[in-house]
Order: sequence, then C-alpha cells, then structure tokens
Amino acid sequence: MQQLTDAFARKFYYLRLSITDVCNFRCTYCLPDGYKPNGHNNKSFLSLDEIRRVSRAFANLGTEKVRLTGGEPSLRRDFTDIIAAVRENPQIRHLAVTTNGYRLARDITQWRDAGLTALNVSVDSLDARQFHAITGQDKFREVMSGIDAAFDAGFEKVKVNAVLMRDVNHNSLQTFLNWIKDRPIQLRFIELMETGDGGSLFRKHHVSGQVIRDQLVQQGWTLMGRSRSDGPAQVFTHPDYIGEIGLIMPYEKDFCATCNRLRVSAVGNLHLCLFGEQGIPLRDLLADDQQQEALMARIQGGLGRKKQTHFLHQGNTGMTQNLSFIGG
Ligand SMILES: Nc1nc2c(ncn2[C@@H]2O[C@H](COP(=O)(O)OP(=O)(O)OP(=O)(O)O)[C@@H](O)[C@H]2O)c(=O)[nH]1
Ligand SMILES: C[S@@+](CC[C@H](N)C(=O)[O-])C[C@H]1O[C@@H](n2cnc3c(N)ncnc32)[C@H](O)[C@@H]1O
Ligand code: SF4
Ligand code: SF4
Repeated sequence: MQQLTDAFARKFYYLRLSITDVCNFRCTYCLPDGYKPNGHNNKSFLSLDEIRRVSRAFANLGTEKVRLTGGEPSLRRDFTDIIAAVRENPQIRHLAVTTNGYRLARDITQWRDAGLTALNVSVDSLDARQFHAITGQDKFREVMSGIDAAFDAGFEKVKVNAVLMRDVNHNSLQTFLNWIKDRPIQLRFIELMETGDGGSLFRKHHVSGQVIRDQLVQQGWTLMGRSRSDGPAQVFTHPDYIGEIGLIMPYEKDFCATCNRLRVSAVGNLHLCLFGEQGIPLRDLLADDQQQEALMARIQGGLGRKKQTHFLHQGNTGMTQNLSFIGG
C-alpha cells in the first residue's frame, strides 16, 4: 500500500465524505435561503454500495479516518447502514460525523452501535433565540438534549462547532467557557470563511480567531499537540476546565501546510481542496467491485494536481458557493 502523498510531501490520512447536499437548517453563513435542489434529485447522491467502494479504496490508500458530512448527513434514511459500511474497513479506525444535531437524541445510540467513534455538532450560540435566528430552526433544546444523549450513549468527548461572527457571538467566549467547565466538550470556534454566495456576510461578520486566542492565552490556556489524522483546530486546555477550546483559523499563515485531508462530494467527485475546482469524477468507477484498482489509481493520480494552499486571501473561493455541497 502506498500512502497518499502530494507534490508538497503532505500525507493524506483523512477523508471527508459528503453523503447528501440536502439540509433542513438555514444557517445564515451557509444556506440562508434553505436547501435548493441543484440539478440532481436525492436519488443521485452516492448509494450505500458506492459509499462502500469509495471508502474501501481510500482505506487501501492509507486513510485511517473518515468523516461523514453534508448537507445534513443524518437526513439519509440509510445513515446507520452507511456507518456500518464504512467501518467494514478495519484500517478506518476513526469514523466521525459532523451534524446539526437534530436527529441526535433519537439516533445516537444506534449510530454508536453501528461503529461511529466521534461526533461533532454545530451550535453557534448558547442562547436559544439567537440559535434560532442563526439556523432558522427553533431546535436549541433538542440539539442540547442530543449532546446529552451522546454522553449517555458512551461518547467520552463531543466536539461542538461555532462559526465565529463579529457582533453575533464573538463576545461570547465567557458563556462558552462556563458551559464547558465541567463538560468534556471541545468547543471550536471556526473563522467565518468566504464562499461564492457569502461575500457580503463575510465582509460584515468575519473576525480573526486571534481575538479568542489572545484571551485564552491571557487566562492561562495552553496549546496542545496534534496527531496525523486530526483536523486543523489549534486545541487549548486549562487545568481548571474539563472541556477544551479549539480554534480553526484558515486565514492564518501556513494553515494549509499541515493539510491531511481529501474530500468526496455527495455525487462522487474528488475535491483536492475545500476551495478548489470542479472536482475529479470518481463515480464511473464506483458501479461495481471490479474497478477498485482503477479507482485507486485515479485518486492517486489526481492528487498530483493538489495546490499548496487555498486562495481565499485573494478573494478566490474556487467553485465553492457554500459549504453545504462539500460538507465543510
Ligand atoms: N479551510 C479549511 N477549513 C476546514 C478544513 N477542515 C475543516 N475545516 C473547517 O472546520 C469545520 C469543522 O470541521 P469538522 O467537520 O468539525 O471537523 P474537523 O475539525 O476538521 O476535524 P476533527 O479534528 O476530525 O474533528 C469545517 O466545516 C470547515 O469549516 C480544511 O481543510 N480547510
Ligand atoms: C457544512 S456543515 C455540514 C454538516 C452539518 N450540516 C453541520 O452543520 O454540522 C459543516 C460545518 O461547516 C461549517 N460552516 C458552514 N459554512 C461555513 C462558513 N462559511 N465558514 C465557516 N464554517 C462554515 C458549519 O458551521 C458546520 O460546522
Ligand atoms: S451549516 Fe450545516 S446545518 Fe447549517 S445550513 Fe449548512 S449544512 Fe445545514
Ligand atoms: S484550504 Fe484546502 S489546502 Fe488548505 S487545509 Fe483546507 S483543504 Fe487543505
């Protein structure tokens, strides 16, 4: 087996697999007008067998972690079967999902039993009204009980994502800190990223994670190390807190130097970067088991075209209109 490696000697251990574009939330920074079908109907998202084949190919190329994302991945009726199918590969030791949390309370035990090992939930505000205003859904309490249900189901840690927005939640650090003081939650502030649809929101609300980092350091938080299949967050800990704080700062210098992940969209295109071009079609090689070698060769070959960084500083968001179609 040859580990996936690009022209800049970065190695790829982590696949982010989108399984649907559909979402039931309308987050202001992602799908402010809600999900609109984009030329393909729901049936055209990767089938369970196609997901099985693509995850097998990546597993054989050294992938040790897969994240299921979307749209809202838990909207797939076969979501539990998808978890089990990806876990058929023993090389994939970590299987995570990123979710808006609306199905957690009902289904998390089932997902864990099927082989889910890690959970990231998006919660931009701890104020129910503000949560509603940001997501378009009055479901703060349901999502909170979903997180409790995850601990009850045996998850030792839950990661929570909050998109950092000026004049929305950028002054809420203390509220989040109080929340994680006695809870094993890694609360991550994600810098708002510009997308094709989100230019004006970005200009209005983008704020650097530096404002949070300065406060953390001042209060005695310290930076932890990262392992090879971790996401890009800088993670901080503090002796008085059970929880942790993560900062995802894609505009910071050298953010892309440690890129360790590739993406496959819900229609089966390989994306070399979150802000890249159209993607390399894999789907014609996912129809049966006979084409695994060709599939692996195409993934490996495509990787040669991966660029060193994103081009967000130049205002170039690639073809990424919003993050729902590729899963962030
Ligand atoms: N620019 C950029 N942003 C990323 C990248 N990976 C993750 N992000 C951002 O971080 C958000 C949160 O990612 P998650 O899905 O929670 O997972 P993660 O933090 O990457 O990974 P884990 O460490 O596995 O939990 C994504 O939705 C993106 O907004 C990346 O490679 N590039
Ligand atoms: C696209 S969503 C998909 C999974 C699921 N629907 C959810 O919201 O967790 C993945 C992550 O992307 C983040 N995200 C979406 N648009 C973003 C943007 N413009 N800038 C930064 N993060 C964004 C969301 O907050 C969420 O944590
Ligand atoms: S961030 Fe997630 S929950 Fe919010 S609209 Fe986008 S895909 Fe849906
Ligand atoms: S922006 Fe692109 S190159 Fe940079 S870390 Fe993210 S996926 Fe990798």
